[in-house]
Amino acid sequence: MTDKTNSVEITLKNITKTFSDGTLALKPTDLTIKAEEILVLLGPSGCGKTTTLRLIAGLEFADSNGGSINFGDKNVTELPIEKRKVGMVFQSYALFPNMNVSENIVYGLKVRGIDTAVIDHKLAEMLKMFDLEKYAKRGVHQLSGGQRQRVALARAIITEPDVLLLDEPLSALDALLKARLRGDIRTLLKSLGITAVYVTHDQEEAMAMGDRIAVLDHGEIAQIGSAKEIYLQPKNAFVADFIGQMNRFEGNVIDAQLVLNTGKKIPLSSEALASSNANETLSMMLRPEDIRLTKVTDEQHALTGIVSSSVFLGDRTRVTLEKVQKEGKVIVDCFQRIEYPSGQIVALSFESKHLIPLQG
Ligand SMILES: Nc1ncnc2c1ncn2[C@@H]1O[C@H](COP(=O)(O)OP(=O)(O)OP(=O)(O)O)[C@@H](O)[C@H]1O
Repeated sequence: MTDKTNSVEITLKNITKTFSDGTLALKPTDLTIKAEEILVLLGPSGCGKTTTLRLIAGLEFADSNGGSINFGDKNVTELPIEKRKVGMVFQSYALFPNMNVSENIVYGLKVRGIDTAVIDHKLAEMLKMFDLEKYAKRGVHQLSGGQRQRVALARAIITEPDVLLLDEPLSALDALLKARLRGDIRTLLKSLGITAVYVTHDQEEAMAMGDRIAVLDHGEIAQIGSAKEIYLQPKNAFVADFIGQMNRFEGNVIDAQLVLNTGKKIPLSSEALASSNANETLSMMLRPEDIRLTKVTDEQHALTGIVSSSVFLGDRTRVTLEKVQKEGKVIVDCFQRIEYPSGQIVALSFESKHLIPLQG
């Protein structure tokens, strides 16, 4: 069990899901989850994360339009969950309340009629791996949320599934425990080499957990890539806004600069210029942490704004500016402990390479 499992690649080809009431929960989707990869499905409520996970689990079946789901070479499209080797962990721990910790963990092996000696050996391994030895005989109602979730993980992993599917497993826990457990889960999955699909709507969790992240929007994958790719090169405004805070500047390209509707100008990088035409309206995005605030020395030409609020967040101060453009606000994260009183006029500076051209 402590050895690497026989992990598989999961392939979805042209998979679509329409529910009986006509809801199109998943538009035709191609998706490959590599063997041993942790893929995170991220997106707002109702975008189709759980549906995708349930299709992979075999708890839901895709529309019969010729699409297929494969685990390695095996076509599992029409196989129910008990015939796919999947382990599942949910947000609500779904433990059996009338069984103690050990009984919960071994349940999946018992129903398969596995030999008692083998079960005992594997149970001991699981209790150790999940630091649950002290609680082996405890009722699950006598456990904390974090302990219950460890039992749920042990119960899913003991059956040595090909694939582990996790649906918001940490969302019921407090922030500190969440951060610790997600690190533990990632380390565990990597040491087992198990292919995993992890659903969350929490972008920080997605970035910490996933080898790659698939951002879903209204039943389709808006972008798939590493945390860095999704954060630094978002394909569209939806992805940019969903992952972190994003500022948007709109204007016309004149003399290699973006001229905002306030007349203020932003110099453009040669890359941005290459992807735009003169006099064309262009949208550029910029992350709050890529902007620095400085004193105004040349008000006429500088890109300036007026501080409307400033919130101390410990590691940074989040400053909101108005009047940079005619409409909308600009958010700036400042890492120096400088006070920015409301009403103060400040200049914005940044490197043009940090501007992200908005496509679509
Ligand atoms: N059994 C069902 N019958 C009809 N529509 C459904 C059913 N299950 C889900 N849906 C719809 O399918 C869409 C996708 O739902 P899904 O549960 O996959 O979203 P989600 O991204 O997991 O959302 P959440 O983060 O809120 O769990 C939603 O519009 C939802 O209302």
